[in-house]
Amino acid sequence: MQKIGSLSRASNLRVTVPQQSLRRMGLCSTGGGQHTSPVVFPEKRGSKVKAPSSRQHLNPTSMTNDDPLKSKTPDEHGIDIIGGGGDEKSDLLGYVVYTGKLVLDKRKHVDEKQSSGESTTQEASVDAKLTSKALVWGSNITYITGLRHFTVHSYPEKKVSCGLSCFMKGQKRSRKDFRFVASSKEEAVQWVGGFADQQCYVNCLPHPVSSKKQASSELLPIDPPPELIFRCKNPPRMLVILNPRSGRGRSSKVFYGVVEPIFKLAGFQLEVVKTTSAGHAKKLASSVDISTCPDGIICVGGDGIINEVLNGLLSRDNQKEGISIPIGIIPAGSDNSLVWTVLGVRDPISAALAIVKGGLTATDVFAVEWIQTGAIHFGMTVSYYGFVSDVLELSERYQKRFGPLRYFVAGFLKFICLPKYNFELEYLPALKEDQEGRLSDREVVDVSDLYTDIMRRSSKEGFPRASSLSSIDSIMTPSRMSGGDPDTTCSSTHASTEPSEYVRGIDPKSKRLSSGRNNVNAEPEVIHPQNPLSTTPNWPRTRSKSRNDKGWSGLNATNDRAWGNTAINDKEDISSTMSDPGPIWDTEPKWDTEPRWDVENPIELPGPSAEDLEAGTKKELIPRYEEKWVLVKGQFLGILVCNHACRTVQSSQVVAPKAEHDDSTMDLLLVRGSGRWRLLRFFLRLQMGRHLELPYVDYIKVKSVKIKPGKHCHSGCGIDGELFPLNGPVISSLLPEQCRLIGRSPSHRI
Ligand SMILES: Nc1ncnc2c1ncn2[C@@H]1O[C@H](COP(=O)(O)OP(=O)(O)OP(=O)(O)O)[C@@H](O)[C@H]1O
Repeated sequence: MQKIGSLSRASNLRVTVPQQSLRRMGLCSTGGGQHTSPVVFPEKRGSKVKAPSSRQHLNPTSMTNDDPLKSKTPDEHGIDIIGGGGDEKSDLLGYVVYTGKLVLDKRKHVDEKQSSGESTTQEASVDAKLTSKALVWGSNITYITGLRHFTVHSYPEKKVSCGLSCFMKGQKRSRKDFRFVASSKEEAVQWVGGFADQQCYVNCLPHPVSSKKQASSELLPIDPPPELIFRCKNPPRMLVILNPRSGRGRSSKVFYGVVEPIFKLAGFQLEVVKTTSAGHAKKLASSVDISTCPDGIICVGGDGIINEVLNGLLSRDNQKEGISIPIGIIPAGSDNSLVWTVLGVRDPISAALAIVKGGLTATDVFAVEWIQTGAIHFGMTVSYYGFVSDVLELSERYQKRFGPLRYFVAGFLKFICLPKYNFELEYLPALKEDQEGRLSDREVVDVSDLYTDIMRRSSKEGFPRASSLSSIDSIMTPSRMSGGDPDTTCSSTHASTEPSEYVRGIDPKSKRLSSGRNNVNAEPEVIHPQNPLSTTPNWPRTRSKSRNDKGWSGLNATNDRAWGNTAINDKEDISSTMSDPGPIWDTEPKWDTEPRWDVENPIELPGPSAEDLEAGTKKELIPRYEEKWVLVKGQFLGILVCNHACRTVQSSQVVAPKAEHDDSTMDLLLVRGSGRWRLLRFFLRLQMGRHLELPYVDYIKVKSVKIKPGKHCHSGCGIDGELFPLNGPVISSLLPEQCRLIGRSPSHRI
């Protein structure tokens, strides 16, 4: 038996390497390394087993999409420990943690007689090595000694042939256990300790199928209880919010059948709450004692339940605390666009494994504010107006009768009686610098400066102070603060007295004049009635609701403190976030450290800097976006404001192909005009991914959008599948990277 490098330890007592030092050594630097299955059960068994004689390539890749053993010899078999697999492809399996002999016990049942004592018979064992990335075992070797078992639980992807894979939606995973036999108790402890060093969860409880005689305590040749020896991590504690209605009522079965066992094997401590009605999840998220679920909230359901949780967290008195709570997603709803688009998983097992592996993915959040009432609703996927929101509303009527088919039925009926939708919208195109994470060379004052100015004047001059987050939006919608409709507010040219004019460019005419552009686009309607074919509108959605069962409200004044206190210049914040390769906390192991994201990554929104307030300095406000707001009005079949690409699980359609969940911009999709033929063409092209080529479809990256429904225009606003009445102008703004999803996006896994 060899002991390798700095991880060598006493022969009979493993010394757990502190996580900090592991991190320094780079053990946790690859995707999911900090908290990874396979889960290991050390268990006492002595038996006569046969070594794997097959020379076939087992390839039980645990939690990776890649072939893990490209670098292994044909004799070898292996289990990946860390997902990602990039290194495997380049013939690197990480550094060796431990090497020795093992026997793979292939028997399904081990009788008690065999398992109770130590075997002294000659066993066929193989060379095995545990590296920082894989457990690999290979060529046969004879080995004589007593034996001890431990089991490695893995979740390999089911392999399908190339031909078949074209027809399969995604590779499914299923659990596969490997029972290994070490040559002695001491060596079994060494092996298991090696896994613990890799931050695998070590379950020291007796194996569920073992008898009392095989209690794990007998395994250990040392005095302290096993929990102390294999103290590799603190068990994550999370709240699970399960919508039992999601996915046609199958979510409970999915959770208890395949997801909960994975979490249990990984040692998670979960409190599961089933929602009893719409709004329950929001209430839970807004009021839960965060100390009871410090590691996050897991949503089991569709995009709708996630949206509720997001809004619940953001409506907490302490919003910073709320936002610091990461959200895990188990897709079990009708559509799960967010987790599929951002994390690249669409089946519950892969999603559970992504959560077990840990890591966080920062995601932008958008806020839709009703300018007249100040009500705000947050989202992470898409807000939409026009045909699709009408379909959502209509589908509510058919919920009982048609179940999940209601969207199709409502879509068909709406298509037949297609109304015209009139909107006036203004959008602030994202600058190239914004998209690339660089600030413009031009000396300009950002919206945060305007906020500073507004706040300073509000305290001095009794300027009505809006709630903190509202204030950010109020920067863009300050007319609300002065109580007027934005379109009737008279314009001003000085930001320090009327900042609203600067930020929002409310007077379209003067804006057009100043920008030298005529962006007003009132396109005449073109109607080409066609037979409605069976194209199902399949924009990201989860559910429609009646317009009056919504309990949303604007953020109240108590939120002022949470946001206002941040007091950090947004310009600095955004630029630094965007130029970084990734959030700094995302590179750190998560589960063993206290999640102090609120300290390490303060929630930073535009606000007055402390120095500015103290010094009372007054900046010359040169609004950065003064001349860049664009006004468009006319008829639109649809307006979509996407926060990410909006892939749908059911089909290959990608609504906003250029959108990224963390690019600090929203992607505005305008389907101009009216009429069934246009609509039909749009949906057909959408299925083929060619909808952006249509001459009446505009695609713009924006920072902010204000949408005002036209007179007599019956329209609602859908946000992540939730429907709200659009009874006045709304403005969508972006809060960069203000939500953390548990799991790593595919781009961060390699
Ligand atoms: N117990 C419950 N009973 C009824 N509705 C609920 C319940 N719990 C949550 N909801 C509501 O159901 C909505 C949809 O949930 P979710 O997105 O999780 O499932 P879904 O299967 O994707 O939905 P759908 O198929 O209805 O679009 C949520 O917005 C939430 O308000």
